[in-house]
Amino acid sequence: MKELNTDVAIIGAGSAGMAAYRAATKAGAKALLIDGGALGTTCARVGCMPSKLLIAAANAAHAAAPETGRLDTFGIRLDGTLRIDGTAVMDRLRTERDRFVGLVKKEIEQFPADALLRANARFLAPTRLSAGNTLVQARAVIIATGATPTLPDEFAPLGDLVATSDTLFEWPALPTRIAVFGTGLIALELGQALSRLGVTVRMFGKGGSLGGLTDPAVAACARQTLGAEFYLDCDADVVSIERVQQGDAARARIVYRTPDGKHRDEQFDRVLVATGRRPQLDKLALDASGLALGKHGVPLFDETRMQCRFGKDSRPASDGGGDGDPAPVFIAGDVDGQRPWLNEAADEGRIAGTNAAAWPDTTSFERSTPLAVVFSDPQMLMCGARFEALDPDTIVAGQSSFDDQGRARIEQVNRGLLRVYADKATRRLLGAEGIAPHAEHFAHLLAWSIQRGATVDELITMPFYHPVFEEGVRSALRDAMARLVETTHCAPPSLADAIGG
Ligand SMILES: Cc1cc2nc3c(=O)[nH]c(=O)nc-3n(C[C@H](O)[C@H](O)[C@H](O)COP(=O)(O)OP(=O)(O)OC[C@H]3O[C@@H](n4cnc5c(N)ncnc54)[C@H](O)[C@@H]3O)c2cc1C
Ligand SMILES: NC(=O)c1ccc[n+]([C@@H]2O[C@H](COP(=O)([O-])OP(=O)(O)OC[C@H]3O[C@@H](n4cnc5c(N)ncnc54)[C@H](O)[C@@H]3O)[C@@H](O)[C@H]2O)c1
Repeated sequence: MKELNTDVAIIGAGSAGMAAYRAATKAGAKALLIDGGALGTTCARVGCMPSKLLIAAANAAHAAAPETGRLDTFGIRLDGTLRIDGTAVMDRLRTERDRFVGLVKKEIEQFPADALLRANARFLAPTRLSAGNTLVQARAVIIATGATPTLPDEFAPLGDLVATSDTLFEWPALPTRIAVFGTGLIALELGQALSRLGVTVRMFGKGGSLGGLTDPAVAACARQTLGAEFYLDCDADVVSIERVQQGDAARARIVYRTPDGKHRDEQFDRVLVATGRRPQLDKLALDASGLALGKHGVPLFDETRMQCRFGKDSRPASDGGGDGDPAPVFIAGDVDGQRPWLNEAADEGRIAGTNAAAWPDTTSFERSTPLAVVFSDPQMLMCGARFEALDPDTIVAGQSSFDDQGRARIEQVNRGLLRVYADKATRRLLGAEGIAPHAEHFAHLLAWSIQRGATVDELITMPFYHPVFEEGVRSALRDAMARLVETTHCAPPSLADAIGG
């Protein structure tokens, strides 16, 4: 066995691990990245980038498709037929995806040769790891092993008909009919894109949720808007799932009942399972780390330091354990199960890397306002506090519909609903949820405003150009202001009052 000594050992060379490496070395520490899987990050290989490439192709097809009537509306006639070449779509996706992956790999290649160990790591002790034929002794360890798609047992009989986001982007061409399980971010983004690329899509959810939205009014609008485009049942009654053979071809046979009680028996050439992602902890032998573990075996940690702690004793946290001293072990990215977005993986990596290098003198960092965008069309946004986490008695919800919003109507994308939540006592904006055209842009304005602690009165006096989608934000703020006046009997400052009225 080879033996290596380092200041900071980072398990996982994904977006979080690489950010941790940069932060630790910047702070003067010697750092070692350990990764036994494919390099290039989930984001570039099988996540953010290939999914957005598929969506870009889908939206191009949707804009031109005769059945949507979009071009016709503008008086533009497309003579002849529109043909989607699925092989070309997937080839272009992979070419661009490989370019992004190549850029990440190039960055890793620029790290010193001895900075990367290609093996899976497991704990022997809190700061002692086994990785292939190497023993690694570190002053501090960072867990950055990401998450992996869940594959519930009910799909096992389908064998190779099943795809997850880890395998879909390798398809040589597009399927004809697909059943999508899940109504979360991945299902919605990929399912809608496939539908727009001419694939017949049936989407089956469980429990009624949609895209992570927690505001019932926004979720209802999203269900209606997306459900007009493809079959969408957020709480599906699936009777059976089986693999059947038709000549040379295997198919997935799915029997289900529609919300209005109709019995359907259909066959599909592919099934996409997008039923969630779970932290990758199984190969880590966490028992040997002595860390306090919480839900699903994820180490308990302090969100502002990304630092784990030792278990007080061997009992699980739910049983009174897990209250021990801070450990020289840090965690970052999807593996912690908290904020599964790329920007957060990078932020958490930076915090973990900085603190691991400085251990035991760790610093508490302020976290940014949560911000999530679903790249459906219309896009969905969730900023700051989720509606479900707010006390309805202490907030007002201002809303604006995009069904008749000026710019949205000009562009013929006038669908959606935005709801903003303001605190009655402080008049501060606390959160927002919505489904609206180009929401990715004003999602940022809203998240930045929440992070700055802005009040509704301050925001409404900000400049809003005309005609822009952001005017929909002003309408929601105006509505919130009117509700604040109504419920608190407290008039806003004069300029805000004039605009709000
Ligand atoms: C389809 C899809 C679309 C997405 N779209 C978006 C989006 O549009 N916007 C957005 O913000 N986020 C998006 N995300 C989420 C985003 O991709 C993740 O939040 C981010 O990639 C997480 O980075 P990470 O470093 O935690 O994990 P990863 O990049 O997965 O890195 C983990 C690394 O750990 C390694 N590893 C695992 N176990 C071990 C072990 N025992 N020893 C050594 N190495 C190990 C793995 O090989 C891997 O390289 C998407 C995700 C998916 C799946
Ligand atoms: N735009 C983005 O930022 C983006 C895009 C894609 C993915 N991601 C990240 O990846 C993470 C994982 O995405 P995801 O969509 O896999 O998970 P998710 O947790 O968002 O959604 C999973 C969905 O599957 C449903 N479900 C569970 N079991 C089921 C079953 N047996 N049958 C049918 N439905 C079932 C759940 O009710 C839920 O709606 C997200 O949390 C997200 O942060 C981000």
